[in-house]
Amino acid sequence: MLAAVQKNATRGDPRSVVKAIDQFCRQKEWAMNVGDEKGCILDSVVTEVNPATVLELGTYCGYSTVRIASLLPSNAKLITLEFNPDYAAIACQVIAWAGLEDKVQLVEGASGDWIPKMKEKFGIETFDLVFLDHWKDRYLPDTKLMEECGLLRKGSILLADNVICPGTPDYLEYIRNSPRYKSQYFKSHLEYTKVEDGLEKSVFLG
Ligand SMILES: Cn1ncc2cc([C@H](O)c3cccc(CNC(=O)c4cc(-c5ccc(F)cc5)cc(O)c4O)c3)ccc21
Ligand SMILES: [Mg+2]
Repeated sequence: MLAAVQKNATRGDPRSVVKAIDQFCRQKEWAMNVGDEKGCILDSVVTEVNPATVLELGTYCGYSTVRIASLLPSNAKLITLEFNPDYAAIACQVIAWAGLEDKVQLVEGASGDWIPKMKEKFGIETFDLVFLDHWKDRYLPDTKLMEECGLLRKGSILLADNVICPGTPDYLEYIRNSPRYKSQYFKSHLEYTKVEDGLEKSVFLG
């Protein structure tokens, strides 16, 4: 995938990096990027929220990191957590090829360890937008952890990938029934396939 980016994408052009990855995943080898269809929904949410602070849980190869960072205002900050060093190494190069390293802080480590340190380590008060795309059984515990650490404010947006496939049943049940969130489901398809999947957008009500 990285070779395809370096071969087919233009340095400093995030859209060409996204296109190169999508082409590679359609033509050569499927990979678990959010993909072009759900990616358009992600883009519209990022544009609507226009966040100053973003947390991404699960960098993988940096595809969604590039999509989000390319839409951020100049002073905005995106922190993305990746616990797998091999994925982190690839993502770092993909983000650099897109020319977005100044907007992105790629942190190697597990969400459960780093969420409690966000304020002290990165001077973050609260996140305007959180994109959840890591282990599906971590969505719920990490959301509760972000609440406990005071990282969400009235109006913070959570956007969760894969709420249908592979699925995040405990997270969906919690977020859709909690009086502290207003949720909306965006029906789509699993990246590069015709299988149903979707994104759940939730507003924290405080
Ligand atoms: C704790 N912590 N903190 C940071 C952090 C970062 C990671 C890694 O980035 C990582 C590694 C492996 C798996 C994931 C989750 N993603 C998925 O499992 C997924 C699956 C599919 C799918 C769907 C259908 C299939 F048939 C097969 C795979 C489609 C998708 O879009 C996915 O996101 C994330 C992990 C834990 C982490
Ligand atoms: Mg995903």
